[in-house]
Amino acid sequence: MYQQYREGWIEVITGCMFAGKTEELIRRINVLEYAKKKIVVFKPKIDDRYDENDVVSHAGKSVKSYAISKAREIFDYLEEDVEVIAIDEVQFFDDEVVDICDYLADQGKRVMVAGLDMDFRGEPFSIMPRLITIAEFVTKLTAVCMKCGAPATRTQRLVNGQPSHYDDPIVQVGASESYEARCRHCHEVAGKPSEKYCRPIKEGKA
Ligand SMILES: Nc1ncnc2c1ncn2[C@@H]1O[C@H](COP(=O)(O)OP(=O)(O)O)[C@@H](O)[C@H]1O
Ligand SMILES: Cc1cn([C@H]2C[C@H](O)[C@@H](COP(=O)(O)O)O2)c(=O)[nH]c1=O
Ligand SMILES: [Zn+2]
Repeated sequence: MYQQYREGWIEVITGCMFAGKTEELIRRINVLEYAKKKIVVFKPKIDDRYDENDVVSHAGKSVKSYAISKAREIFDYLEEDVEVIAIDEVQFFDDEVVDICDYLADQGKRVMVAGLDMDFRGEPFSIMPRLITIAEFVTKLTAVCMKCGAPATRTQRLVNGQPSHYDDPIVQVGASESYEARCRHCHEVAGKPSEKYCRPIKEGKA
């Protein structure tokens, strides 16, 4: 016989833009609301695309949330009986968010976060690798490539219809006016220094 197990873990929902991360987070929140769990939802203040406070998906689904600037503000809203903490756009938070998620899970809370795994350059987005590593459960979603229809795993940033440059700033809040979902083969980054890494492999010297 097993003894009663302890609650508390981290769930990460990740993937490119338009993959349905926010919709999946909202779905999980709704299910837990039916189970009468006490939930608090957060998002970074910087994400004011569709609403100042609420978490809103690209298709308009929404849930009430607190918009905060720093991850440690989570504690200002945590009453003792909160059982579930949900965070959308987690990639925008400071490093501390990883330790806070870890701490909350250790305290028996169910921590559910959604965030981009890669930036527009196709490189790991800030704290996401650390979060994915320590999470118990990771769900990677795909969108549909806007060029060829394949499963999309990358986010294409466009400036006046052209691929953004590798050296452009990583953080740029936006939606379909400047981003689209793409597969690896259709994803383009102007000036990406990939050749120097690939050449030795191509030449069989790696
Ligand atoms: N290329 C695409 N592939 C899939 N869904 C898309 C695409 N472009 C727009 N959408 C819409 O985006 C919705 C997902 O939105 P959302 O959950 O906010 O995604 P994410 O949080 O991953 O950016 C889909 O249900 C669909 O209506
Ligand atoms: C790729 C990429 C995206 N962003 C921004 C653009 C949006 O505001 C969010 C992602 O939202 P979603 O819910 O996943 O659609 O992130 C960015 O700042 N930098 C990037 O490289
Ligand atoms: Zn494609």
